[in-house]
Amino acid sequence: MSRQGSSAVASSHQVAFDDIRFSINVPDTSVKKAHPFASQAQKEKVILNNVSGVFRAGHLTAVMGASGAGKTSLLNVLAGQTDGGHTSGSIFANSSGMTGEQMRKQCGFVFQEDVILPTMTTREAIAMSATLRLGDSVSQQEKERRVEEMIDLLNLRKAADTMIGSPTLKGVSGGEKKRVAIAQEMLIEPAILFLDEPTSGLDSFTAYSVISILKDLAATGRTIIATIHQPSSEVFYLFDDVLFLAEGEVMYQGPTSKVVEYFDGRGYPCPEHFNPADHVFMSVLNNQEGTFDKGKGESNLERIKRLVSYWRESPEAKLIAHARANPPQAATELLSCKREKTKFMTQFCFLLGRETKNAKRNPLILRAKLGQTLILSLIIGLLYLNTKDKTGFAANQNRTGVLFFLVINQVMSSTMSILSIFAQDKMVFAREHGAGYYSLSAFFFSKIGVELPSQIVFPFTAATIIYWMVGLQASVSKYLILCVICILASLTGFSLGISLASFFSSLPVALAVTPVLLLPLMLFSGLFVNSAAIPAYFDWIKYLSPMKWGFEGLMKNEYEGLIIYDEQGVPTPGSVYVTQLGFDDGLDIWMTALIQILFVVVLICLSYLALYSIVNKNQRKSDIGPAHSKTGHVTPDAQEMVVVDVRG
Ligand SMILES: Nc1ncnc2c1ncn2[C@@H]1O[C@H](COP(=O)(O)OP(=O)(O)OP(=O)(O)O)[C@@H](O)[C@H]1O
Repeated sequence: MSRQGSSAVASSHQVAFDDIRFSINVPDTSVKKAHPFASQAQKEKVILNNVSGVFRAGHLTAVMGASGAGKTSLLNVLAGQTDGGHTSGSIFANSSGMTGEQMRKQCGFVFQEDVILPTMTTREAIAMSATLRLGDSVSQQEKERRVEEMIDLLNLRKAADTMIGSPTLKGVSGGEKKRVAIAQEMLIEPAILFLDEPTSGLDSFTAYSVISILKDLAATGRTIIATIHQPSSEVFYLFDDVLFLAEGEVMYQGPTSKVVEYFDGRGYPCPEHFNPADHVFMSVLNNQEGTFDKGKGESNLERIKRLVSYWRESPEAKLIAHARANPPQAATELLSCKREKTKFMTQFCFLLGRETKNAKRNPLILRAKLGQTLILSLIIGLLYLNTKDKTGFAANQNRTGVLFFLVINQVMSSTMSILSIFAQDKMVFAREHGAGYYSLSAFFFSKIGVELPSQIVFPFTAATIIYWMVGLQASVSKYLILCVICILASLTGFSLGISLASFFSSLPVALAVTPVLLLPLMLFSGLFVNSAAIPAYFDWIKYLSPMKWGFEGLMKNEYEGLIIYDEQGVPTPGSVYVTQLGFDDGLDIWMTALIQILFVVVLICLSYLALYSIVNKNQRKSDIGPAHSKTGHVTPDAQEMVVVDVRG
């Protein structure tokens, strides 16, 4: 696909929207709370007010307006990306009435803030879009060819093998990252593409080149809509059409070439050699509170209201209304986009490979875990060195202490480390799942698959070092059982961490809640309070402590068959000591291990359900209902739509 010769779309689509209203509830600070704990009264804040317009097929349209005018909100509503709030109005693709969800599934959307895994290279990020969104029926060779085409089209060849990067990992420039995000969307060849500030943070030349690419793309029949701030006049005139928003209402929509003439007719002539975009921003859209237009004797808000009502009555607005009412001939055709779901195994294998690469390219995390395991194990080994050769109360205390530490350390460290990793991965998941890359199950099970080896290797290493340095019973079978229990303790911590990261949307909240949850569970694990002597009203808590089951298993494993001696050299069977500690529930070691496994399974299921409910909520995020088509029919569900091959 050459830059000029991008494949034409089989059916181009005009996007029309009628009476779009979007509002949110915000705290009403003018109403005083009855008491400090009373909930704050809410009021409705209208962000978009009866916005109607048309984005013509095969045209590049700019949505412009002062900061806070509602540009992003309009794009989000039209593309079905709103999160919360109340939305009403109608959206049409040609004559087909569309729901927000149908728009989300069928349109491309480039967000203002791109979320791309920092360790992927430019080529890999674009290839991800090809592998996971072009369907299994497209050959690997074809997908690779399309990726290389995109790299050339967006002028990314120089950065093709550079990592995307993050604030802590050197990577591609801001402009290159933006172009990667555009390439990912262009690869699925959507008939309609929304871009939220594609030029923000770019120098004027790069901004010009990005918009030129979009212009070429629109020329192939696509409908491209981008919000933009302060374009240079060169960039401004690359747009075919412009929609000016002011205070959530339309002030002008039409060809860019007519903007100067339109505002001239309203008493705002553009000075010679002045950038028309700057002129409209400075003299027309300026909504700064308190400033006053002395020449016309009105405030900025009054001027905006006046120009908005002029627009409603203007002949230009009537032309737009006519275009809305008379969609192009391809009226009954449904949206076409090459996005097609891939099989679970394709997604799972891709994500497994990507996560493995991610771990290799980010070796600091693995090294830190290894260092932590080795250093801590050596310290504990030295602290309890050769306990097996000692007798009396102190030896017994040490033996119990080291077993308790083994369990607590595995549960705590696994919980804390996966909690922050998973909470960050969730952000990338939310964006990629929303864009149709993969399913929740593929993400979830690949994540578990990738983390599993470290949940086995590290506890095994720690258990091995500590067991043989401390001495314990020095039996191979007991050593192996101890390793299994430590691995299970690590897995319970891992599943607990994933659950907390899934339940709480904010990482700081999850981090604050974790100790509040873990400390009581530790308290009831059998060392600090005798399990048989817990007051009845708290007794149930011990059954919920994964640490208790791990500790009980380790104690039974170590003390069964062991004779311990007190200070006077009086022997006591170890099993009696274990019973005295309150572990007299009649369960054998394997039963305690089984309960640990049960914890893992239940926590993993709960995490999955928590993520599932978030995903479901996101899928219902736009409440724009199904609009009746201009031919009188309601559009069928997006899932039932035929995916049309739009390659030239
Ligand atoms: N979820 C929300 N909660 C509270 N206020 C919101 C929310 N979404 C939007 N707003 C408010 O709605 C108004 C319009 O926001 P929007 O992001 O659409 O404006 P914008 O024109 O894109 O602004 P900018 O150019 O600064 O990005 C702003 O005043 C914003 O604070």
